[in-house]
Amino acid sequence: MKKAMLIVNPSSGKEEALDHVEKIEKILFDKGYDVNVAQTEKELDATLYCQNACKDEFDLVVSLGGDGTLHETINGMVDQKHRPLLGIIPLGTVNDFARALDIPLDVEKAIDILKSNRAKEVDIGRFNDQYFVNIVAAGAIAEATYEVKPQQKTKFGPLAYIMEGMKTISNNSSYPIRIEYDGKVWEGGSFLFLAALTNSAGGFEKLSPEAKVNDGKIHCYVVTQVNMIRLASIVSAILRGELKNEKDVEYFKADHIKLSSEENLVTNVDGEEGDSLPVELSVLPSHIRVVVE
Ligand SMILES: Nc1ncnc2c1ncn2[C@@H]1O[C@H](COP(=O)(O)OP(=O)(O)OP(=O)(O)O)[C@@H](O)[C@H]1O
Repeated sequence: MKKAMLIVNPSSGKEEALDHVEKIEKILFDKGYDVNVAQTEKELDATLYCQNACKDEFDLVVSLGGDGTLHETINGMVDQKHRPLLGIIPLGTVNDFARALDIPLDVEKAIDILKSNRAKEVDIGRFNDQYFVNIVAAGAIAEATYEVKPQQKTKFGPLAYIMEGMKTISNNSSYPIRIEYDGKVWEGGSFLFLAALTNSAGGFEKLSPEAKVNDGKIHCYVVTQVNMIRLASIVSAILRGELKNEKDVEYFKADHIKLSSEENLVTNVDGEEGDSLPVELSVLPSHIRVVVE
């Protein structure tokens, strides 16, 4: 019999993950799986459970949670020799990775996808000694995203990030950064640096439309400066999916990036606090397989 592990975070989003376990168990049982249910209690449990599933050669791991749980689950499989197929049930408040893979945000519809026999290969990003699936951001606005409270995200969605970000515009300007990428160098002032593997971050589905989940590239956007007047134009460009064409935005794609600054700049990695600069990013092309419609 094939083996599946459900990694369930009961605290994600509206705290409904456990309500869906029985239905998923039945679907997978009908597909010939023996199902283990592993409930997370704290940070990094999902990583540990997924590592065990890889070592025990499970065929499928399903993450029931938000982007945090998914990020931890994927971090548990990236380094492993045997990497199970990944199923995603989006139960968080934002669910960027599900958006990028066209997995419905409607839970019942997402569960039905587990009946599918289709899988898509997906790139994984390496960020120093950890991994990311959506985006790395660096700059004051990245720091501001830590200030966004779960209640704000639920109430305002992606707008919550803009509201926090606007505060940083009144507080400071840009920082000097140096980007070494694929043998080239870009140096200059940056208000915000983004390195995207997928189109969606912070719930903005058109933030980086150039980034396809398995194109083997990191798509970089440097917003060199911004002020209150330019902000409306940049936000509008983000909503239209045209950030790269905006004045004061540099765009390039690369396989390998070294990012540094004379200033102490923090990063945000898939929505969580990451290492301060300098950092190194690269791509593991088509490294995992995800169940899709
Ligand atoms: N039983 C638990 N109680 C509280 N926190 C938990 C538990 N299990 C895991 N966690 C932690 O909760 C974090 C957040 O989970 P997750 O991202 O899935 O939900 P969310 O924050 O509601 O969603 P989103 O990231 O979309 O806002 C995980 O990164 C994990 O470290």
